[in-house]
Amino acid sequence: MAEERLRRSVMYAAGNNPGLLQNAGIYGADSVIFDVEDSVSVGEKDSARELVYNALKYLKFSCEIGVRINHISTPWGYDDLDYLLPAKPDYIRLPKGESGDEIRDIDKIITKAEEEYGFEPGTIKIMVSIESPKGLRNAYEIASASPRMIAIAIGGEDFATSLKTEKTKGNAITGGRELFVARSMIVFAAREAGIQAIDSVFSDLRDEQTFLAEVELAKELGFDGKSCVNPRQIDIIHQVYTPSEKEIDYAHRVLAAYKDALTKNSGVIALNGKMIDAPMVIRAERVLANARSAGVYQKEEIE
Ligand SMILES: CC(=O)SCCNC(=O)CCNC(=O)[C@H](O)C(C)(C)COP(=O)(O)OP(=O)(O)OC[C@H]1O[C@@H](n2cnc3c(N)ncnc32)[C@H](O)[C@@H]1OP(=O)(O)O
Ligand SMILES: O=C([O-])CC(=O)C(=O)O
Ligand SMILES: [Mg+2]
Repeated sequence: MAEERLRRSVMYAAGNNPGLLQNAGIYGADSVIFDVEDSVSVGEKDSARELVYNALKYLKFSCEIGVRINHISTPWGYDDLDYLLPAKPDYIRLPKGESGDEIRDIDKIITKAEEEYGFEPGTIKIMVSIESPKGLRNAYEIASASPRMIAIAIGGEDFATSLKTEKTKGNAITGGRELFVARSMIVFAAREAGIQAIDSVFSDLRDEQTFLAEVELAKELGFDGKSCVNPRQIDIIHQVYTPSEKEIDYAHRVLAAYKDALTKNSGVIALNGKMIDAPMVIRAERVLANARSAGVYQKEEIE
């Protein structure tokens, strides 16, 4: 099974804070987003853009770095692209995405910039946050609008605001109900388009227990990872998303049992009283592929 690029943790760093930008890569996040949108006040948009440009251009980072621009319908969006694309971010994260046309528009601008600055065509990717009912309605159209699309994410704070409600704390039983449908629909759209799905940030840094429950919920719903705002959140995300030894061992046993069934010309077998057939095999292969990507499992194939 092909290994996907890991995007378990996708951490924002506010673009107006040089300290955050400089250190954002050292905490082990799979992906970092330099933000010039909502964490940057109107009066600081120009200076943040310059800081982010310099960080991208002159600092070395060991992880993927994207840039969250302002939406292209705002006074800053197109200028963000003009100013920041020459510094070659790994991807543009478009917030508040609402249509495929926006993505095609950004794709054209990126294509032109890649030509102009001599970057390899197609290397700058796009990730889009869905933050409104209109964006949700068009989620598949957005997800499939360009070959540059690598993921769609839910921006839960704005989504709850656009619903005229609150973003409640997400625990599988009592919380996060306002986002439940949106979260699932975003995963469906991402899966149909063959790209990744990223869950929203959790803003209460003191409440690690509910944060853990929300990460577990995101994983159960099918998200590939979670946006976050602070280095303290990375370990919890990775703990949930990295296959444990027990999961790896079980996946191994599922594959071995299935291989055994096939030698007996059967497509189904019982493993400790549980039926194993094709979908469980795909899931077991996925566990091993994720474990390999996360560096906790080395073997290529089961013997
Ligand atoms: C709804 C939305 O749009 S969310 C997306 C936009 N929001 C953001 O980008 C916010 C990013 N995060 C932050 O700015 C901060 O983490 C805050 C304001 C939430 C909390 O700040 P603090 O209380 O100072 O965080 P904390 O005390 O945990 O910081 C510990 C260390 O981690 C660093 N740090 C904190 N957050 C980040 C981050 N996101 N990226 C990189 N480094 C960070 C701090 O600089 C500090 O470093 P130091 O020990 O060398 O001084
Ligand atoms: O991407 C995110 O989760 C952060 C965000 O903009 C939101 O929640 O509105
Ligand atoms: Mg938002």
